[in-house]
Amino acid sequence: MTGSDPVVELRDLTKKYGQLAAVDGVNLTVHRGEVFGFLGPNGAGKTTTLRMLLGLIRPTSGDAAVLGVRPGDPDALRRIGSLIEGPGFYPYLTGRTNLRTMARYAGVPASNVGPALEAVGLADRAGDKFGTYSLGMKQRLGVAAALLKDPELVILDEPTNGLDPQGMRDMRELIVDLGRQGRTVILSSHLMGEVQQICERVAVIDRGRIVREGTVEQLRGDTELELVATPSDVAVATLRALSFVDDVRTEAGCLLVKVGTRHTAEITRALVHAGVAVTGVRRTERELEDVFFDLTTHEDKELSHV
Ligand SMILES: Nc1ncnc2c1ncn2[C@@H]1O[C@H](COP(=O)(O)OP(=O)(O)OP(=O)(O)O)[C@@H](O)[C@H]1O
Repeated sequence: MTGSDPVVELRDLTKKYGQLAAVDGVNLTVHRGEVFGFLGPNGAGKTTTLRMLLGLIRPTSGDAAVLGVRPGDPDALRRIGSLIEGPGFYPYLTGRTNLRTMARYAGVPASNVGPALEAVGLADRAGDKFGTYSLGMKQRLGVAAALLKDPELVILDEPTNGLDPQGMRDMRELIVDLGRQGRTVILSSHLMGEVQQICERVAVIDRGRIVREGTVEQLRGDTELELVATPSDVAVATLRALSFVDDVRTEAGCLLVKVGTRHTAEITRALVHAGVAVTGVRRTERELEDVFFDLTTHEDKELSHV
């Protein structure tokens, strides 16, 4: 399903609020048919990026193309469904009437309401007042509203926020279904574990910048190598000299090297070449949550991206 047909293309996209670069030179491509995870901690710039995609706010600089045209293009907007700021539903109207009202405003046929309710699993409760819905049901009605236009591209900003585990699970299944239906989905979240279960590819944004992009496997590929090597001082110096080695630590007589798996052979070769005896090599897979944490945790000694 995933092809090279780009649905979203961002080039050096930047949004400044005064001195603060909320989004800072973001380059990103989302392909047709993918369920793409946009990950980042609170305040990282996810919502600002998504709002630019929808033409709700203007970038300070850079380019964005969505469905081949500039954000906010009315023809493209007809093919995009989004849940960004929770839609304003009327508590005293039923789920179905709320959607019918929205459909009328959006110029969408009322016949789209039934399938949207079905898609989110709310058909049975569509006759109940919105005010009586659980938070999970409210969120699902929000997604149903995003589906009213039968969109090619669905943009969901933190759709599981505030949901209990069952609600989160329902939402995850719903998003996977959207992907199966051939829609392109962009899902923003600050929960790595969640995105990892749903998305093929993810980008991690932190302080306005994309700090990592790739498949879940590629991100996981940031493993640690555990080496037993002597003399260890030569080993450490050799490893530190390698451009692709980020970090070398010593723990209980072992050297721990944070590095992409593809470099394992190169590392052992360099060590042997330096006259180091390597008597043990072990790879430790890191939890994706840890990878995310490493990428987005920083001591705030350095100046932020202002
Ligand atoms: N209208 C605005 N005026 C000034 N600053 C803003 C505005 N909108 C966003 N920001 C700032 O830009 C930064 C990025 O915010 P944004 O809402 O895009 O982050 P986010 O990743 O969506 O975070 P969250 O998960 O908390 O929603 C934050 O520092 C925020 O305070």
